[in-house]
Amino acid sequence: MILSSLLSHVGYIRIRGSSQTEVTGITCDSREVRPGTMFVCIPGIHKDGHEFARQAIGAGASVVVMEEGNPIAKKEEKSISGTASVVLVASARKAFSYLSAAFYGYPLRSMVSVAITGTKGKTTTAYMIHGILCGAGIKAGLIGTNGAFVDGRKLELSHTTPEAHELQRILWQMKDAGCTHVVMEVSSQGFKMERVAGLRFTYGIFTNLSQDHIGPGEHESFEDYLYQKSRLFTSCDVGIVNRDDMWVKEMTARATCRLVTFGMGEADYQASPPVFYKDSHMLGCEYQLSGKEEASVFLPLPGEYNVKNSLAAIAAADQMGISAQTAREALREIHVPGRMEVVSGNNHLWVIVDYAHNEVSMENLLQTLKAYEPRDLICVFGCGGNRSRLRRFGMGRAAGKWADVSVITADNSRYEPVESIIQDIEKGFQETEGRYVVIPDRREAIAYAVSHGKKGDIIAIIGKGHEDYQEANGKRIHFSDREEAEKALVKYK
Ligand SMILES: CC(=O)N[C@H]1[C@@H](OP(=O)(O)OP(=O)(O)OC[C@H]2O[C@@H](n3ccc(=O)[nH]c3=O)[C@H](O)[C@@H]2O)O[C@H](CO)[C@@H](O)[C@@H]1O[C@H](C)C(=O)N[C@@H](C)C(=O)N[C@H](CCC(=O)O)C(=O)O
Ligand SMILES: Nc1ncnc2c1ncn2[C@@H]1O[C@H](COP(=O)(O)OP(=O)(O)OP(=O)(O)O)[C@@H](O)[C@H]1O
Repeated sequence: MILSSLLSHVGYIRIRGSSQTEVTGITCDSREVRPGTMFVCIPGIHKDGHEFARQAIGAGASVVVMEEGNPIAKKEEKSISGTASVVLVASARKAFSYLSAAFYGYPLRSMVSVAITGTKGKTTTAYMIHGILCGAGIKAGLIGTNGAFVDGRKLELSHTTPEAHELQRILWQMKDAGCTHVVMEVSSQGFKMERVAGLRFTYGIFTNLSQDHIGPGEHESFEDYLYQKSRLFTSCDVGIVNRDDMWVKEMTARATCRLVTFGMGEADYQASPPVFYKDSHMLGCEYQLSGKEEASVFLPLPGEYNVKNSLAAIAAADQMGISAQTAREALREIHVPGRMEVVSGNNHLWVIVDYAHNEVSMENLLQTLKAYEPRDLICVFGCGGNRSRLRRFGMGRAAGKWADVSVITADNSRYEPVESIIQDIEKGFQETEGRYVVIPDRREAIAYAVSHGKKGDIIAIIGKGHEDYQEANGKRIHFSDREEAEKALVKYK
């Protein structure tokens, strides 16, 4: 593609060098540059991408995009333009998104899109909508924490919302594969880092908001976290929002889209209090849908929060013209890897793998499981290293409050000693009457819980959900809670 045509719909300040340069790729990482690549210099949190402009040119970059006013750009703009074309822009992050969309031919513009934001429930809701679309015979792609899915193929992602060039490439692949629809999670970082700048979504969903992702390298305050998420409602046509959430007013205060609501109280899509079911392989629930659609809905997933996730999915489906009948049939079969996933219900001992990894989601999860009246609720968990310490106290508190007994173990300790993370969790426990044992090796902790489990117990192994690795001291080794639970069940039950 020729630079001038790439820039024809993208705002820029000036070009130095030829506007007829050929562009064969786009990236913001000098290590990905190949001959002909456009390199966009992003001033980051740790490094300034402008520092890598010369390295990118050395690797064959044909165009370098720099930010007006950046000290390195000021110094090097002229000399660099002797070897590569230089484009000056006001915001490199925004330009990166606009240019990536232009490079891949604006794939989202010809697709029906559903973007989901919120602290919790994004992945579950995305799977539900994707399942409903597939059930309606619609070819749809899915992008989120568990990866991207294009035509039955899984692409691993390093972010919930990929970097702009990766996102646009995936959307282009989806379009090329014949997808007419895409469902994607948009994280608050996705907005803050402008990974979706300039994109317009057909539908935007807000699940809920609570304190999370606040700290160094993420959001400086709750206000910023809320603001970033609220940007969804100035970039979609129809907003589908959880009316029960205490922040819904603030989230939609600047909305420019049409709004529809869902919730347990009065809303466009409303659910009756659910009735809980359990059999030997499933914990589920059933509710009555009312409002814009009426139906009885059965979910093979437990808890009121999954009812809310399903309301969001039904609302999106209905807005897309898919009947509640089709939606409820798809929801009957829904399976979300690592989210309230029942590994086995043998001998009426339920072993569940879940991704709850903060206080709020842990409380929700354990409270939900209590409603199924287990003999004992046993919780196996740890906390990540190099992440907020507050999570550790909070998760300890939640387990101490709701589980009958807990096994504290390792999670992804990253660069921290497992023992000091566990000590923090224990501090949270000490605020409660909760009983616990400490078994730092996660494999042994799971085996211990399963071997001690009795008929009627629920064992919740939480924090890592779908992950197939454990990260410690800079190394990732294969580890799956599901596999370990299955092995322990074979050995002990
Ligand atoms: C906080 C955050 O979002 N950080 C992102 C940000 O990093 P940064 O600003 O620190 O980048 P940097 O390391 O300073 O580098 C600046 C620029 O120099 C470039 N560079 C750097 C080194 C080099 O040799 N060559 C080079 O070109 C980098 O590619 C980058 O463009 O820009 C990087 C590249 O664009 C991202 O990879 C990085 O995500 C980090 C890894 C991350 O972990 N992000 C998490 C918090 C995240 O995004 N999570 C959300 C889910 C959480 C939520 O719900 O909000 C997600 O969507 O996954
Ligand atoms: N609507 C909800 N409200 C509160 N908690 C929820 C909700 N849906 C799911 N959860 C809990 O949060 C965990 C993560 O769910 P899910 O992956 O669907 O959310 P997410 O928004 O994608 O999360 P994350 O940002 O952590 O990846 C689940 O394992 C469950 O314990």
